[in-house]
Amino acid sequence: MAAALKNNVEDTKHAALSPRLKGRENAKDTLCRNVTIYGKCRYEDKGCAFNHNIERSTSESGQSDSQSKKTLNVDSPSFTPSFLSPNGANPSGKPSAGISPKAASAAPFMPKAIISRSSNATPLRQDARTPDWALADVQEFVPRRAQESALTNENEIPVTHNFETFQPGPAPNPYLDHGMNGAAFFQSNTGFQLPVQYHQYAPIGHYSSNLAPYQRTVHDLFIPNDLREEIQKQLAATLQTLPNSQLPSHIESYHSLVPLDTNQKSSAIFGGYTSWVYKAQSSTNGHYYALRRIEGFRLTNELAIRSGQAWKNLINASVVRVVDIFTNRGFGDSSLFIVTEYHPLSKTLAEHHHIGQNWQRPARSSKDQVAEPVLWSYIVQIASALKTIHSSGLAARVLDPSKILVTGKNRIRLNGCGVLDIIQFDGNSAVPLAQLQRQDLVNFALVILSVGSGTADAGTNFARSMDMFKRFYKPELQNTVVWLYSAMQNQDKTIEQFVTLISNQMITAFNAALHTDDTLYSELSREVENARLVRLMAKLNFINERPEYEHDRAWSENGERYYLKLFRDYVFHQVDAQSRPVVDLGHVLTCLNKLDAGTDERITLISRDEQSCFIVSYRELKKGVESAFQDLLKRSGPLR
Ligand SMILES: Nc1ncnc2c1ncn2[C@@H]1O[C@H](COP(=O)(O)OP(=O)(O)OP(=O)(O)O)[C@@H](O)[C@H]1O
Repeated sequence: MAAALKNNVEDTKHAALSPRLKGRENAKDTLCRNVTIYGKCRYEDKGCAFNHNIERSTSESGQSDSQSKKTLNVDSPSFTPSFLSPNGANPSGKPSAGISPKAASAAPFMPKAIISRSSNATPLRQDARTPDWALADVQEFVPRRAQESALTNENEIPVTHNFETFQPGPAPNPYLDHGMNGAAFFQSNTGFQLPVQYHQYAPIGHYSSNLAPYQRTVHDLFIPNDLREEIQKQLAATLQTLPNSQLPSHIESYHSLVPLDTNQKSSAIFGGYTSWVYKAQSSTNGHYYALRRIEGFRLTNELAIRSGQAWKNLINASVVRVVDIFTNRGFGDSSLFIVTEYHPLSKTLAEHHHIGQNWQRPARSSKDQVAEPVLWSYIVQIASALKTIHSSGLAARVLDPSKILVTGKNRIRLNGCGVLDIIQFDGNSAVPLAQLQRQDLVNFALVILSVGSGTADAGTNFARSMDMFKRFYKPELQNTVVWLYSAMQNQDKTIEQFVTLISNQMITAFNAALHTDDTLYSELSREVENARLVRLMAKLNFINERPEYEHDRAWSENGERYYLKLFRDYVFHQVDAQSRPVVDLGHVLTCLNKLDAGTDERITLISRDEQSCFIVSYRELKKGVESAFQDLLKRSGPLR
């Protein structure tokens, strides 16, 4: 059986080589395509090796027809002629046809042969001469010397007569090719667009570890543990529910309320109103939101709600986005609800830095101190938020460590904005906007002072807090706080001026943000590969060990599925010389990657009783997996 399979591989290889040889030998019997298209070939006397005699060609075509149909040639469906100069435009400067945009956005090629063959798969014991897997045969053709047929006439299509199968080796790496057009195609040197090879894998992004290969652990292959743990905790918090809760079952379209703060307190920040925050799920779109309830608020003027609506349009990475505002009696009283985006497991800046909790602990030592770069990062983020808010004709008004959320490492967002616009709506007698905006700058200074000195009452004890602050931070930071704090005295101070003053720090923060972005992107690229392999493993497990098809010849141990089962053993159930299980994740990943790529590498699969032995290539295994999976789909109905 193994020999049959081996011969089969040899035969198909030979079959794949022969069209190339024949194509070259028979050039003089093949009608030149320039003659077909233009009636004449301008290279006829300049060495074009093809036939320019229509009659001769016609008389001979009958005889060679059957052959040409068998081999792959210019009439093969996937061939697209290259009109092109390398940049994709023809010499006239007009856009070239190339692959049409429609074709370029087409789904990746899926060989029909596999699907149609799968239902009547033949057991390998009967000399199963399965045609070689279709991907390489049908689709991937490039002209061998496309560059030789340089264009001299803008109306003439260069015709390249020699074709050979696309060899993945020397082809340009699609991931490095800057001419990539869309996600699925890239422009090769020859002007052809070829589908990206989805199975290719290369670690992208920076790699800073100095570990030797033997020191690398399996964790190197996956998203870092702490990041995964953080994300998992956030997901768990998002999905958390409160069974038997006394809370209303829903508020408008929001249900499954879970309180996010537990201590009842009336905050001076919201004009003496008590505020509560709940996590809730929207029945409209299934997303999770934070609902801030202002208890006992009675709406006396419709315009008040409208004044808060402007916040719905305010988008800044450092502001918690307002989604909806309404009043509701679901809690048995009249309450105002401000719905915002939900940031799982976030804490307030006051909670995060234990501001005002010094009664529990000794006065801040330099060890507890918030590092200066972190403070600068906060300053840059708050400045960015205020710039957007002020230029939208609004003022934050609520700017306090107890209302700024820490949503990630050194990532903060202003929260509670817009609430005062509604509950302190004053109509015509409102405080001028410019004054509110200057107050924002003063509050900004107090936030930084509070965080830096660890005191909650920096506003009432400015001098004392400043003294502590000076002990830990450099003059540049001290001056920044003083500049902001004096905004009330100097009517000209604006957030725009402030932003120009801290431009150096903004560059530093921007650079750090780009580094974070790069790191996360690089982590993401690893997970993309994992997702691919998980899908492949799922396919393998769908196929293997199906007792319900035990007596079905197509699924029997003698059939094609048999070597897939042995492959499963080869990947996962290897034992060493002492019959101890080999647990080698590297081996599993390598095998699965090769399977996904369908490489020509052959492996030896031996049955557990050591009575059967197969020599089979990954290419054939891949074909077997696809065929079995498609068969399974047909039997099981649509994929869920
Ligand atoms: N959008 C949100 N997403 C996730 N959690 C939030 C959100 N808004 C608030 N929280 C959480 O809800 C809790 C209460 O928030 P709140 O703004 O009421 O702060 P607080 O410390 O209770 O302030 P106060 O003393 O003024 O009531 C905080 O722990 C905060 O992290």
